[in-house]
Amino acid sequence: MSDLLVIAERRGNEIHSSTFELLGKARELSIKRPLTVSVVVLSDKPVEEDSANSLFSGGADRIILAVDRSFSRFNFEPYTKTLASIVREFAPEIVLAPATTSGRTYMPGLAALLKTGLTADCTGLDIEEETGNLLQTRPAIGGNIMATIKTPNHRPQMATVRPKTFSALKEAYESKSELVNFEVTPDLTQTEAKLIEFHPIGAGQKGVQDAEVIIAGGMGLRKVENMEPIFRLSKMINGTVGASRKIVDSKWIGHEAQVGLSGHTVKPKIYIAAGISGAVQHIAGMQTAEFIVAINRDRNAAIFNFADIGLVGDAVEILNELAKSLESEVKR
Ligand SMILES: Cc1cc2nc3c(=O)[nH]c(=O)nc-3n(C[C@H](O)[C@H](O)[C@H](O)COP(=O)(O)OP(=O)(O)OC[C@H]3O[C@@H](n4cnc5c(N)ncnc54)[C@H](O)[C@@H]3O)c2cc1C
Repeated sequence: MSDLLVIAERRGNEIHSSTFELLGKARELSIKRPLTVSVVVLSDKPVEEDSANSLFSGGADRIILAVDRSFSRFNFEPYTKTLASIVREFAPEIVLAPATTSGRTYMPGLAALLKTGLTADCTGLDIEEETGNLLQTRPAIGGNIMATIKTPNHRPQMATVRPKTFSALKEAYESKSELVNFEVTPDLTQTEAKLIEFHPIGAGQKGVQDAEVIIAGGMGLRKVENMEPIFRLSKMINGTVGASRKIVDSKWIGHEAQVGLSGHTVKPKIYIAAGISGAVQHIAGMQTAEFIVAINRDRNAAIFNFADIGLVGDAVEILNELAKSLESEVKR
């Protein structure tokens, strides 16, 4: 039986949800074509029993654990060289990683070391039963078409997948629960790169990918000062601030807030889009939200085609009204 390898994303001591989404998809693919699903964990300490159990019940047949102190934080060279060594040893047919900042950084390097192709930022995966070719679907030409890409002549087939694209398994997988320790030799962790500083996302603030409530601003806010009601509202309801690319490009907020094709894909319970037109590239990142509220001055704005509730009017006025009525609710 051939192998599918998922590269786990660690955030501190936690295994990030994107890993479980990939494991869920891997199990789905293995129904069509039998695959042993392995998950690679690079860590500076052994995985705790709870984390290991959650990976097994999340869909992994096997955990390949590589422990070294250089894996305390993401570092390109040790990651890439160790992963290449693991892939050479286990010879999987398929390697999947989340299209997070680190996944998007090490996967091209890994593909180059392994002399194979990489399909980045996939939003769909399927497999051909006969050939084992992975059908890797991703938006192309500015999000206007969906391209399905195959890698028939090289192995492994490698893809990064946007977090929140797939779902984790709902029922626990009955795993063989095999744990393999991979020896990390010093040559694999040598690096010229030094970590100078690490800046976590603002204290208490979740990244847009993990947020349950997102209030996103667009160019309809007109000036950076008008972001204030968005931040105020978001604080009141424990939400996270998101953004269209135009306001990220205008430097009103950092890229970590950008939602869309060249930003993050999000899956919150509520997404409030204030002054956002609804360009295809923005929609690509937020149409997976459970409930969408759109605020726009133009009643024909494309964003309303995707909204569960549409409010026609000035975004700043409506956001301020919303904040005021929430404040008075809280005071009552
Ligand atoms: C390859 C590629 C990748 C891209 N990736 C992304 C991406 O990841 N994310 C992304 O967002 N975009 C992305 N874009 C850009 C995208 O095409 C749009 O340009 C962008 O989403 C528009 O941002 P916006 O809606 O904030 O601004 P605009 O298009 O300028 O729209 C502003 C909206 O605000 C409304 N408005 C104006 N005044 C008010 C007011 N007072 N109150 C309420 N509403 C008002 C207007 O009616 C309008 O609908 C990408 C483009 C390309 C080519």
